Amino acid sequence: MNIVADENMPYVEALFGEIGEITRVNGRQLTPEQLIDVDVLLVRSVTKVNAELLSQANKLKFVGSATIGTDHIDLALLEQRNIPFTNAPGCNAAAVGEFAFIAMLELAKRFKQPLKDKVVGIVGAGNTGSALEHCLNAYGMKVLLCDPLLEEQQLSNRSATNISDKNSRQFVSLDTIIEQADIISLHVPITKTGPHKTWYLFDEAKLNQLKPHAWLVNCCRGEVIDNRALIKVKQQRDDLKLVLDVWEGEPNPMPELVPLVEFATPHIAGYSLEGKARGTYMLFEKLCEIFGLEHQKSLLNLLPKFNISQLHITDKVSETQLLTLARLVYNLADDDYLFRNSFLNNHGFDHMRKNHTHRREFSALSLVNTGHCEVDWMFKLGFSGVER
Ligand SMILES: NC(=O)C1=CN([C@@H]2O[C@H](COP(=O)(O)OP(=O)(O)OC[C@H]3O[C@@H](n4cnc5c(N)ncnc54)[C@H](O)[C@@H]3O)[C@@H](O)[C@H]2O)C=CC1
Ligand SMILES: O=C(O)C(=O)[C@H](O)COP(=O)(O)O
Repeated sequence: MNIVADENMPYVEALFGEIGEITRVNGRQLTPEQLIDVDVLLVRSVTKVNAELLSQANKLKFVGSATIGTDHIDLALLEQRNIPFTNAPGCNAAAVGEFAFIAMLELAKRFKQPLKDKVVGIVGAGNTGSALEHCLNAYGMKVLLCDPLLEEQQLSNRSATNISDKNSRQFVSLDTIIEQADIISLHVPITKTGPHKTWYLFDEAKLNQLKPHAWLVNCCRGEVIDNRALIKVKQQRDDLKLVLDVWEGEPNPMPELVPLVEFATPHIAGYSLEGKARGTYMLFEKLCEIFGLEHQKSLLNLLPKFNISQLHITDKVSETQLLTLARLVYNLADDDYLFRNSFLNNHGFDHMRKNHTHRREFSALSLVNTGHCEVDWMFKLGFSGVER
């Protein structure tokens, strides 16, 4: 079997090595000719899987994308050509949730304002939005959720069963989020049509309505915010603080926007080692299922141990100390620094993504509670740990 895989997908050899011959490719530069006689195509978000790319794919039996988003895939075309497809929903949700949470801790430190007192509005309450909600709830913060699609689904489930579910979630409108949230974090897919389309969801008017001193975090897709309007609004409103991981026109963000942003990164919010490994593993499992292949491989065996084995907590952990712990797992400022200094270079955006030293998730760091203090919230946040 011939397998073509994006060069930025870890663990392909470890997982797919016994199934077929693997060729690694630059996902952004993949050509139709490279898919002649190829059985399996494994991509990431930078490969547009469309009629042109598949025009010479004479043997293709499976396409997998190790991503949450599917906006780069022509799903109708694959269905029409009977080519099974899977993406990896939720694979990097914890990575994105922790990224947004860490970014908020960093902003709180920079502007000397306690994070805990702030109200956070999450737009899009699916996998990544919920992962962030989980962190914020663990930390004891007030969270508002806006997700009209999930809200409609919940309402129709309720009216179909006539039972009110005690686990049902409380949703608010986007206007309420804009009116009440001190921090807004975006977690929607990019959609161009329909009543809840997200393309330019935050246009100039919405950006102007943000509360004074609001923080806006985007780690879903760049085009959810009109970036040109953002430049205009930000130039007039220094009170707004921005964290952008995703950009309109990637891999070429608007150069004027970057200096206006507090923390700027090249679409790597989901780049934890755990998240990437999960993504590849989910494709592997799906391929095995479709082709009827048995396997004994486990995700846990793929991941190396974290280089800090245990930390002893002897007393109450402050917000500053929490940030210090979070920085052991992921130092956002390092990526921000690298990005600012490289995004204008030739292929700087992609180069940084390709060479990203994958960070770990909170779960990689093990805490030992030797002080018999209240640390349950830290375990809820995602850190591993033991009471002693
Ligand atoms: N920066 C990065 O590295 C990453 C970015 N992403 C992006 O984040 C997006 C979201 O990921 P997940 O949370 O895993 O997807 P998901 O599909 O689990 O959740 C998305 C949620 O957004 C909701 N939604 C759709 N339109 C909306 C609207 N107009 N207003 C409010 N809510 C709306 C949906 O109902 C759904 O619940 C992905 O589609 C992908 O584009 C995902 C992973 C990594
Ligand atoms: O999962 C998604 O959706 C993402 O945005 C990815 O994490 C982006 O990573 P690449 O697929 O572009 O490496």
